Amino acid sequence: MTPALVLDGVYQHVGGRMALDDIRLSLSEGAWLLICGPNGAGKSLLTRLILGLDRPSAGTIEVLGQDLSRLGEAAMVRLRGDIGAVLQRGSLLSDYSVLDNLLLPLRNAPMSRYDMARAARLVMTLLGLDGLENHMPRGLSLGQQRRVELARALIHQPKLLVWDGLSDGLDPTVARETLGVLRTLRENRKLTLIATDNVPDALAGAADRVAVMERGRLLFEGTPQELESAGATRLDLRAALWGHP
Ligand SMILES: Nc1ncnc2c1ncn2[C@@H]1O[C@H](COP(=O)(O)OP(=O)(O)OP(=O)(O)O)[C@@H](O)[C@H]1O
Repeated sequence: MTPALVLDGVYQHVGGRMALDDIRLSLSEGAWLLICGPNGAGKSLLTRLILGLDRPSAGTIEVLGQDLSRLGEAAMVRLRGDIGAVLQRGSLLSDYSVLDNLLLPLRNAPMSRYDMARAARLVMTLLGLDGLENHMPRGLSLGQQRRVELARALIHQPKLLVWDGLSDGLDPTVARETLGVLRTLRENRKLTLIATDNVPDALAGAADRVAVMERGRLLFEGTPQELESAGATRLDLRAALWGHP
């Protein structure tokens, strides 16, 4: 089976220093990976590389079987059609209604207006957003805005969802419910998920793999159970995740 993600010796220089330092990771198709670590660990930089929004200073990144460094513009656009992205909060266009925000990823899709509206209704129902299509983002709660961002990332039925800032703007109950929704997509469509968060609490039980980063380095990669046992003896992991050994 083709892995959904392979990172091999990935480095990123930012502002004269090494912000990502020799990151190596591999994730199977359909698996869920949680990347966690404190503020400034490099999680967002890494998600931007995985999405092809930035290029690494060195190393190889393969996403859904494609080496990003070898993709031309057209191939990159095709690959993006298989990826949904939720980046850090506040990405909704404030002058667009919820529905128009949701339809953005479909603007060049060969679909009728009827099919687009149907796709929008499906994701709105899935994420508990029914009745909000004509609302403007500023009239929504933070949690609703976050769910619209997630619905927009899912409207084109991606194979891979990259979600930077998992519990950002979602209270723990809504975060759990939302993950429950994603789990059905995982069962039905083999959705691969790469999510980031500061601590592993929200997703650890649902993730197959957990990676812990600190200051651009990968401190740990393994199953949630392995993280739990490693945390018992590794002070560096506990300090990175909870700020104290
Ligand atoms: N455009 C930039 N210019 C300079 N430094 C940057 C830039 N983007 C990120 N950095 C630095 O790179 C490091 C990693 O930042 P990044 O945003 O990836 O961390 P993070 O783990 O996502 O943190 P958070 O949990 O706060 O989102 C930080 O030290 C940050 O200050």
